Amino acid sequence: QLSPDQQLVNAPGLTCRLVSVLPSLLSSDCLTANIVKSHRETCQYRVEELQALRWKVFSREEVLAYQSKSVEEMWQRCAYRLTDSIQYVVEFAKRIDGFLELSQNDQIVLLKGGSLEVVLVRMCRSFNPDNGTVFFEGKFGGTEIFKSLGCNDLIASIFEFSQSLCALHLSEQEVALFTAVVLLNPERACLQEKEKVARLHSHVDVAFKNTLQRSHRDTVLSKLSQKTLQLKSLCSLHIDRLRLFLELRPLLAHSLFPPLYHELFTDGPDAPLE
Ligand SMILES: CCS(=O)(=O)c1ccc([C@@H](NC(=O)Cc2ccccc2)C(=O)Nc2ccc(C(O)(C(F)(F)F)C(F)(F)F)cc2)cc1
Repeated sequence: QLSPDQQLVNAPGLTCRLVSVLPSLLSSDCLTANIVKSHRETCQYRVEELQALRWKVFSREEVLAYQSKSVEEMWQRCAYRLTDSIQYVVEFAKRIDGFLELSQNDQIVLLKGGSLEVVLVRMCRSFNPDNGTVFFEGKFGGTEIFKSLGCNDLIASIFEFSQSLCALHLSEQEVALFTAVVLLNPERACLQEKEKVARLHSHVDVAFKNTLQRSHRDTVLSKLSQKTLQLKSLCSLHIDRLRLFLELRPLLAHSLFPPLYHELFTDGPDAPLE
């Protein structure tokens, strides 16, 4: 009876296969570690913090106060919050190995197309599925606090999406890898070096699949590909509503929203992200 390492030595085929596959496993582990670290450093609130705040729910009076705010004021508050979260997503992207090696144009195209998608995926960490509330301006509130926005269908879809994403019980590592896959989408229009983005995307995809397989979470993969489709329609609905709002109030637009919000969500003259 041969000892395990003697068996290994006697199985050169296996050993050379391991050696040949090892570099990609190592490089995909390095990429996984880099993405998880980048997520941890740029995720705004840690999950533990958000969960510890779940008991802080808006009172009846606070809900009424939100509902009596003007459409403009509520849009401004949401725009500021989203722009804040998007800044962290920009920082997340910049820390992913390979992202800064892409052309400036492609970095902007990927962020224009994917930053809101990443924010909405990340937002599910601040969603409490037990009572359908989300962390907003310091406390947890349901869809009713966004009533004066005048987009109940958009808000309802965002909450449903968060609810369904919570049901997958994604770990922080899975959120990190999934948001990197969402961001590095080679199908975004107007990419200059599509091939280069596709290579980076496939490396992240392989790293994500390896991680899921090792933790026996393969079933999550098929569910997440459906989520990506929902995410796409949710973001285009969100951007359409924003455009509608801005078109009706052209003067307000430039004073109301932070500049980054404009660069990302309106087809105005493209200024490079700072
Ligand atoms: C996304 C990364 S994370 O999960 O770490 C994370 C979650 C929640 C917030 C939350 N932070 C604040 O409130 C800041 C704060 C705190 C205290 C006083 C004043 C201010 C926050 O921004 N929520 C929040 C919910 C919902 C929205 C919608 O716009 C959307 F569409 F995104 F869901 C809305 F439509 F539901 F409003 C937009 C924003 C920030 C980060």
